Parts: sequence; structure tokens; C-alpha cells
Amino acid sequence: MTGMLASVVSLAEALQVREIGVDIIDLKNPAQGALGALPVAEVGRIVGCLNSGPPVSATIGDVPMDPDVVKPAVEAMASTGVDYVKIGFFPGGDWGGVIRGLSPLAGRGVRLVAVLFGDESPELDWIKELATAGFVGAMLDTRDKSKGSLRQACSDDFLRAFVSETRGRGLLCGLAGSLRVPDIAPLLALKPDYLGFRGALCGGERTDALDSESVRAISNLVRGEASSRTAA
Ligand SMILES: O=C[C@H](O)COP(=O)(O)O
Repeated sequence: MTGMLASVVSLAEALQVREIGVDIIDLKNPAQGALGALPVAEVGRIVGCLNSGPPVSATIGDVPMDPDVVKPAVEAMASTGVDYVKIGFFPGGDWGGVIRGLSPLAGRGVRLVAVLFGDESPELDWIKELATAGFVGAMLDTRDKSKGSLRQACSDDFLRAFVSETRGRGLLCGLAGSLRVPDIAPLLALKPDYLGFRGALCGGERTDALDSESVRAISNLVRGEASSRTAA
């Protein structure tokens, strides 16, 4: 069954989505970019206060693909006690070096999730490298949030191939990127492990505050419990 990842910016929002019921609480600062990070100390405080509930992920931010930048950022974020550390793979830089540099952290139990950007046409060959290095998951997201949803950025064939390759290599598979109500059923049909949301939980604008009614409506749809009125 596909779960729901909800990106939140604060402890208050984390408690709000936990109360409604989501499968991953994702700590992020959308005002700082596609994968904008919250400060490490703030992530640590939120993780400490949550204490129980669904797994928590946090992103290291929109950082360049330089092993000397990414590795310390991952180590710092992992020290907060989050369950998953998300690393955005941005165009350019040394992807191979970053992946190899993070492998020892995976060996020490840090659960790494790579985020590839569907609107940057990533090569699916990297998924094999991620699996070999010990990453536990890979997500497809969008970098440019002004250009529509993941389904506008990627063909159905590409999305199907991403899910198949990721799951086939034993990685958790997530799909996100300005997803809206009409995207949910077609993406559920591909059977990813998670669908991820921010903008749709805020009434459309991802830097706005979370709206509980929107979270409930999306949650119901992901769980297949939508009434025809909600799904309209
Ligand atoms: O990890 C998921 C993202 O936060 C999705 O954000 P978005 O729905 O605004 O593109």
C-alpha cells in the first residue's frame, strides 16, 4: 500500500499532520528551495518533541554536489536522530563522489534517501549506484515548482521505469513534485511506497501554512477512502 509523506516546517505542523495521520513526517523549509533545510538544531528539537509516531525525514538543503559539502551536512542532520536523511541530487557536480562518500555513513546505519529531480531528466542508471552504496530509498521530485506537477515533467513511461528500477533494487520509492488531487490516482496505479506533498497541503502555495482540511482530503485520497465529493 502506498503511504503519504507530508512536508512540514515546524513542530506545530508536525503535530498537526501526526494527529491527522500520515506515514512520513518530512521536515523541510520550502522558502529555502525545492529541498530547503530547517536548521539542524531545530530538526533536533522537533525530533525530540515528537518522540513517537511515524518516521521523520529531513533534508540537508539545496547544496552543491560536492562530497566535501554533502557528507558533513548529512552527518550533522543524522545526528538529530531523524529516521531518514534526504539528499537532493542537483545537476552538475560529482554525483559519483557524493554517493561513494556517503556509503560509509550508510554502513554505520544512517538511512539515506536520494532525491532526483524529474524536471532535470535524471539518468536512471544512478539508482543502481545508490543501491550499491547502501541508500535505503530514492524519490523523484521536481526542482522548479512553477512548472506544474511531476506528471507534467515526466512521461508515464519514465515514472513507471523509475518505480520499477527503484523497487526492483530494494529501495523505498517515493514520488513527489507539486502533486495535486488529479495526480494521485494515476500515481497510485504505479505502486510507489510513498507519495509526497507540500503545496497541496497548503491550498496550493507551498510556503503558506498547512491547512488541516487539505491534509485530510489528500490523506483520504492516498488511502483510497475518498468520497466522490472529496475527489471531485
Ligand atoms: O517531499 C515532498 C515535497 O515537499 C513536495 O513538495 P510540493 O508538493 O510542494 O512539490
